[in-house]
Amino acid sequence: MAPARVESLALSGLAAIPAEYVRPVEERPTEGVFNLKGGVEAEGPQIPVVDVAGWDSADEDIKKEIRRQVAEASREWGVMQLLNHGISETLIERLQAAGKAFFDLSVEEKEKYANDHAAGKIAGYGSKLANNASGQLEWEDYYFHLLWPENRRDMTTWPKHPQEYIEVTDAYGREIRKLVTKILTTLSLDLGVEEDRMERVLGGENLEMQLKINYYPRCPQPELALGVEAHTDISALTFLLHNMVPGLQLFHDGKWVTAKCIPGALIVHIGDQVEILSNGQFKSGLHRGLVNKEKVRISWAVFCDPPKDALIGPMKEVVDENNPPLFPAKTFQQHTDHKLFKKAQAQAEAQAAKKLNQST
Ligand SMILES: Oc1cc(O)c2c(c1)O[C@H](c1ccc(O)c(O)c1)[C@@H](O)[C@H]2O
Ligand SMILES: O=C(O)CCC(=O)C(=O)O
Ligand SMILES: [Fe+2]
Repeated sequence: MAPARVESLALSGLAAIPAEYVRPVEERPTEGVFNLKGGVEAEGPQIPVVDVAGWDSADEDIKKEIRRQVAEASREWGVMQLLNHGISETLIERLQAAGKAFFDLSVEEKEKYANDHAAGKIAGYGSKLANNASGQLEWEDYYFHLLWPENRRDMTTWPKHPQEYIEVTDAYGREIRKLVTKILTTLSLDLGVEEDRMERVLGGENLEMQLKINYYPRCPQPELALGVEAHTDISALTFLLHNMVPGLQLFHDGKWVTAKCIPGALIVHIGDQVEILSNGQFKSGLHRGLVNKEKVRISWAVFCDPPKDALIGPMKEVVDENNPPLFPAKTFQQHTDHKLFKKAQAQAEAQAAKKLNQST
């Protein structure tokens, strides 16, 4: 059975959200939060902002300082906001207009692109399935498709409307692919390994990129729901844009910190694969997405992944007798399966505990 679309629920005008969307008290977005509104004037810690305008500077000191800042953010937060990353404002505006135009279609039109997650076909228009014992759902619909490498794309899974979608999304993907090399080079140099070391392990030309457009409809009870529940990304790196509606939160020093909305910034997450390669020196940050009563939130996540059969473990150069490997080597497929399995298990256990509490 096709899952309910969150957009249809939101448009039905209900005052209270269905029980499957109500989070347990400890997960609710008002608990332990800094800067709930994501305002620029907010006090408290902020996700690091790194200006990379001088990335290709002839001045070695400028390059070293950028490297230091990117590495520090990756070690301490696992996320950063990049300024002057080189992707033009016009391209970003066109990408966002195309994604929005797709989601502006009626749910009925979008259903023509419905994915079939249960059958393993994740590409297309989707919403989370209640595939675990607790039946817990997220307040979002999404569109997901492979963006890179070019020769593995299945264009039948890309939106045909608006007409511009394919051209601008392709152009954005090419720009992101260049930034993947820049970040992986920077991080490799910081670890003292060959500059192309991480990119090679992550598949080089076969490194994959998946695009997920997250669409978070207005929510009548945003204090009870989550758009995306707390997780770390299974990717190596994730690049994120949004429509300037706050909602992304990072878990740092025991509190949730809301990302500031900075015009033109590109958010970069360190994912699990870079954490593993660096033997835990770089952190895959725990994050989640909140929803909003007044505004629809949209974000564009590009997940940069190794091929499914790539074996990823701590690089030999970062391991010695004082720094034993913290992670077993696994193929990317094994990592994904293991994480999904662990999550389902934890949710089943939580549900069993809840039932026990209710019956005693
Ligand atoms: O290839 C990837 C890498 C990732 O890091 C992620 C991904 C795919 O998809 C996740 C996802 C997609 C669709 C859903 O319905 C989800 O609940 C999760 C994403 O969260 C991310 O970790
Ligand atoms: O919408 C956001 O800001 C976060 C989305 C996210 O974490 C994801 O898609 O993995
Ligand atoms: Fe994420």
